[in-house]
Amino acid sequence: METNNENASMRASGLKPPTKFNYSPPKSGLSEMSQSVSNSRVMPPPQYPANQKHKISGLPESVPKQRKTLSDRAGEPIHKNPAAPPSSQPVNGSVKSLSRNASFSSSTSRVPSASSRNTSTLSFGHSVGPGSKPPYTANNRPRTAYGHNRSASQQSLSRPGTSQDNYNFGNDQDGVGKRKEPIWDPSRIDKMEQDMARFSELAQTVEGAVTERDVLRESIDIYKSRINELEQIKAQLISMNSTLQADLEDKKVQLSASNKALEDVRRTHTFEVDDLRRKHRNDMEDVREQYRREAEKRRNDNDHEAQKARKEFEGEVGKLIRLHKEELGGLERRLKAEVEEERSRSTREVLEAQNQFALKLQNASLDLDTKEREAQTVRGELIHITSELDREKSLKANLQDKIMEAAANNLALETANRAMKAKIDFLESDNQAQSQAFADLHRRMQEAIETAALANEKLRVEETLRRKLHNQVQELKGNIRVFCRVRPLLEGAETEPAKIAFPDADSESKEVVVQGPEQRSALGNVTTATNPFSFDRVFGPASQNAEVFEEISQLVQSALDGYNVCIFCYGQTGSGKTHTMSAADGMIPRAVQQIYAEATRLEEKGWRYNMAGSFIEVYNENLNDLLGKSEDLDKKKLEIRHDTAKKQTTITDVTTVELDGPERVEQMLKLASNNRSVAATKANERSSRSHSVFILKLVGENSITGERSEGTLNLVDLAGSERLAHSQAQGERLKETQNINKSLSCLGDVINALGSSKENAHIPYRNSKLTYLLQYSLGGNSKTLMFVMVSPLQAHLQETITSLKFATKVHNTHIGTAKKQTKTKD
Ligand SMILES: Nc1ncnc2c1ncn2[C@@H]1O[C@H](COP(=O)(O)OP(=O)(O)OP(=O)(O)O)[C@@H](O)[C@H]1O
Repeated sequence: METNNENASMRASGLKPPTKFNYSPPKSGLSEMSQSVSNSRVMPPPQYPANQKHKISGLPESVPKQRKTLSDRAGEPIHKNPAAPPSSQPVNGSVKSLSRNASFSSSTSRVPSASSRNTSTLSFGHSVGPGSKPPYTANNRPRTAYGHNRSASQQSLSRPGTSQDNYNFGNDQDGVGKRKEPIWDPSRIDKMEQDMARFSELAQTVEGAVTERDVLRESIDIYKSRINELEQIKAQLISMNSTLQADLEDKKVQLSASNKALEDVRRTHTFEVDDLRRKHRNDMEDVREQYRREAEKRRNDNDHEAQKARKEFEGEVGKLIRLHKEELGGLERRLKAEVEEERSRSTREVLEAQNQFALKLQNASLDLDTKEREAQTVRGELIHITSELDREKSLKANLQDKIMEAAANNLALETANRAMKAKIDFLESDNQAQSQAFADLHRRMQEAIETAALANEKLRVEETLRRKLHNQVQELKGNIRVFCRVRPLLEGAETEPAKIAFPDADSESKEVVVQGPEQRSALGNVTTATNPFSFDRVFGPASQNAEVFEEISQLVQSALDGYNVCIFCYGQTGSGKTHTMSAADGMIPRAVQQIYAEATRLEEKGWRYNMAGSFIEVYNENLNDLLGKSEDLDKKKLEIRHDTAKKQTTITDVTTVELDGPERVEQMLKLASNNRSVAATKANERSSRSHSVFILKLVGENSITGERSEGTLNLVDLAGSERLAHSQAQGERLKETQNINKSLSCLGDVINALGSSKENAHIPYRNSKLTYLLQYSLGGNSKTLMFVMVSPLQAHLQETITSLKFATKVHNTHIGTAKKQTKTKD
């Protein structure tokens, strides 16, 4: 009600009603209490120390929010006492001064209880601190919560009636300085005393609250220091974390670097291992080959050595035994003679001595008899005779000594004789041991020879088996095979290459893809066709002749085994035919070397080979002997003869060179090249306009098994295959080109006919000199390999595609199984 009145009065004055209690805490005295009071009214935000402006997360909610306000606490005992004013009753900041001066704030009248309103309306003026009073003017002076001015003298509006009105404290009602005497009501005094007691109680509560606030402040300080510590730890942890993060990053970088290095090392290692493996494989093969040769050589050497040693040893031993026997015989004879002589001499001496003694004894006894008879008569002579007897006795003793000596001599001689005999016996027994050792040696040698013979026999069987298996493999591969070889660009001379790809170069090497020429459609679109080709083997520009020969060496072996083999190079001029066939390391020299080495190896298995070579040129449908005289070229007529029964071809008047060593082929190739260069202004010009056929006849005989084989190896370098329209030839050149085209197309026809499934189909061998010459080397009983040579130049693209198409046709041809030309001796 009072508030309503106040509001009404404010409206009447035209001033705004207060929205907030304006409170200035006193500078001394109960400042904390003032704060609590103001807390209870307006709930200001919690006060933090200046250095702690913001709430620190993680700490409990601010104490002021949780705890009860002082006014609440102050109100607690009042609640206990029903007569006490309500707990929410605000207390003016200067309670202590009020208790001294009995001065009560008019604001107490806001307490809604009627009784309290009555008690609180004692107006002793506003007890704000002396320093806190601002210089208010009549108009701007802030109002109290009740909206009236503090100075009653300036108050123009009538104050609402309160209980104060019942007391007269000298209000300006009746003029200044004139105060009526108060009318003392003893019950009111009691009431005041009760209020005073309540106030002192309140002051105690406030003091308790102050103590509690101090405790709380301390705990706040502890919390603050703890927060500071935690902040420091947090800062340390953050810096440690950032260090660890940096370390982690470094480690990651190091780890990725080491991973990369490890990967590089692993890759390098893999490459090295691959290289080493490849090298090792090559080395192993070399070593194996070397070992095989070495072993064979050793075996041969050992056999020779053993035979030689055995003969020498037998001779030596025989000689020694003979000498020894002779020596022994001589020694024995000499010994026997000596012994005999000695024995007869001593016997003679003993007999002589005995005879003498017997004679002398006889004489002496005769003399003794005579003397004894005469003793009686001649005593004088007795002493003489006795002395004579004594002398004879001593002589006898001497003679006996001599006999003893002779006997001892005889004994010594007999001992010597026995020793000699023992020596002879020993020598004779030694001779026996030697004979025994020799017999052992001989037996072991015989065993070794038998083992070697067995091994040789086994080898021969294995060789036969190898031939059989080898040829089975060859037959399985097909009797006409096509290889493709793309030569490299000639450095410095050639610049525009065609687009040729080798998609499976790392695996099977059977594919070659040629990008065709550009073609413009009616709509003007430019396209290029991709031409893929597939053959038995494709050699790229980096391939070497050695690698190419490795692939054909088995065919060359077949020629040694008695097959007819034909290897020919097809391709346009300059595509690399001559380089492949006749270069110093080309197929012809390598084939001859292989055949020679193989023939030598087979010698120990009983094979003897006769190898004869001839070199033919087919030029303008005429045959020329490239090993003959150069002046005979194009003049001397050579004829082809076929022995249909033996299926053999001979050429009349052709030069045949016995190949007694691999170096012979070099001379043959040189001679052929010289003859061609004499016949043409440029050797390669002639070579590109004619076909050349290197024919090697191989006739082998096995003296052990009685086998015989006849094979022929034909290595053909065809003339350039360029088309007539493309070459734009005229005159002599036109004729040459026509002949070349004819023979090449005949070759195609022959292969085609051979591949046709018709039995006994006509094969047009006779249609060209070349096919006629190769009749028995192309077809049923032969093995054929065609090289299609490819130029890498864009300018030759059209010819390249034509050649590859022709080769594809040949590749798709299946020719019947080859037959070995083997005969057995009757
Ligand atoms: N594989 C190769 N590696 C390096 N050079 C090669 C190769 N093949 C061919 N050549 C070179 O290419 C050139 C032409 O080769 P080559 O004379 O063999 O061709 P060709 O087909 O026999 O020609 P022609 O029909 O005129 O006889 C030669 O200089 C030769 O040395």
